[in-house]
Amino acid sequence: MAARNSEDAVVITGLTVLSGSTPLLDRCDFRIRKGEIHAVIGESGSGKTTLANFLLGLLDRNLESRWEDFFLFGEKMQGSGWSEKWKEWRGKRISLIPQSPALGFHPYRKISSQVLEYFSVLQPELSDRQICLELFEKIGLSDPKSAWDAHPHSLSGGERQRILVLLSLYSNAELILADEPTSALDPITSREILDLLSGLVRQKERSLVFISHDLGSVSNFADTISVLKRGRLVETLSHSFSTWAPKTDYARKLFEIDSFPPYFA
Ligand SMILES: Nc1ncnc2c1ncn2[C@@H]1O[C@H](COP(=O)(O)OP(=O)(O)OP(=O)(O)O)[C@@H](O)[C@H]1O
Repeated sequence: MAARNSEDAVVITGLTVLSGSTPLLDRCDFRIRKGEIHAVIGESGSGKTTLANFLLGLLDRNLESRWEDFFLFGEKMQGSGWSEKWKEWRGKRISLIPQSPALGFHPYRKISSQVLEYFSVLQPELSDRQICLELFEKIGLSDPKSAWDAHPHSLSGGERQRILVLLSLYSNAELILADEPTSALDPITSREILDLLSGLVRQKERSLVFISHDLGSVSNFADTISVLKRGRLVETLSHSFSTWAPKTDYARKLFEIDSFPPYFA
C-alpha cells in the first residue's frame, strides 16, 4: 500500500505518534485519495485530532512521530528537505477548517479585510470585493453585503463557518482537514454546511479528511471511513452499493449506537 500513486493525496504506513512511551497512534496505515471524502471516526481519545495535527505538520512538541513510508502529494517524506516542504504546504496545499467557527477569524477585524488579505496571499485573483460578494452569495449567505462589512461576532456561527468553508475550498488547498466542523452548530445549519462542504469538495476535486462523531453525516458524505480505537486503526470501510458493512465488532457497535441507514450488518 505504500507505493507512490498520483491518485493519492496521502499514503502512510506504520504511522506511530508517541507521548513518551505511550502511543497516541499505533502503527496506522492511511490512504487518502485525491477527490475523496475520508472520514475518521472513533470514540473520544482514539487519536482523530492527533491524526489531523500530524497531517498539518503541527503535532505538539512533546509528541514524537515515526512511520515506515509516507507520501504526501506524491512526494516521499524522508531524506532531506521534507519537513521544510511540509511547512511550506501548510496553509497552502493543506488547510484546516476548525471545530469552532470563532477560531477561524481575528475578532477585531472586519470580515472584508480578513477575506481580502487571505485571498491576496493564496489566490490573488479572488482578492476583489465584487468577486468575494458573488462567492458569498454562492455559499448561501442571505445578505452578502452585510456579512462583508461585519465583524466576526455579529455573524452567526453558521455564517462564519460558511465563510471558512469558502476560504478553504477556494484557496486551492488540495488536502482539507475538517475536525468536527459542525459540532458547534444546530442540526439544520450543520446539515447545510456539510452539504456545502461536500458539494464544493466534489466540484473542486479536493481531498477532505472529515473527523466527526456524527455517523449519520459520515455515512451520507464519506467515500471511505477509517475507524480508530485507542490509537489503533481497527478497520477501513469503503462505500459499496450505497451501504456500509463494518466487519469488526467495534465498528459495528459505533454504527449501531447511531443506527443510521443505510447500514447492512
Ligand atoms: N500533546 C499531548 N500530549 C500527551 N497526550 C496527548 C497530547 N495530545 C493528545 N493527547 C492524548 O492523546 C489521546 C488522543 O487524543 P485526540 O485528541 O487525538 O483524540 P480524539 O479522538 O480526537 O478525541 P475527541 O473525539 O474527544 O476529540 C488522548 O488520550 C489525549 O489525551
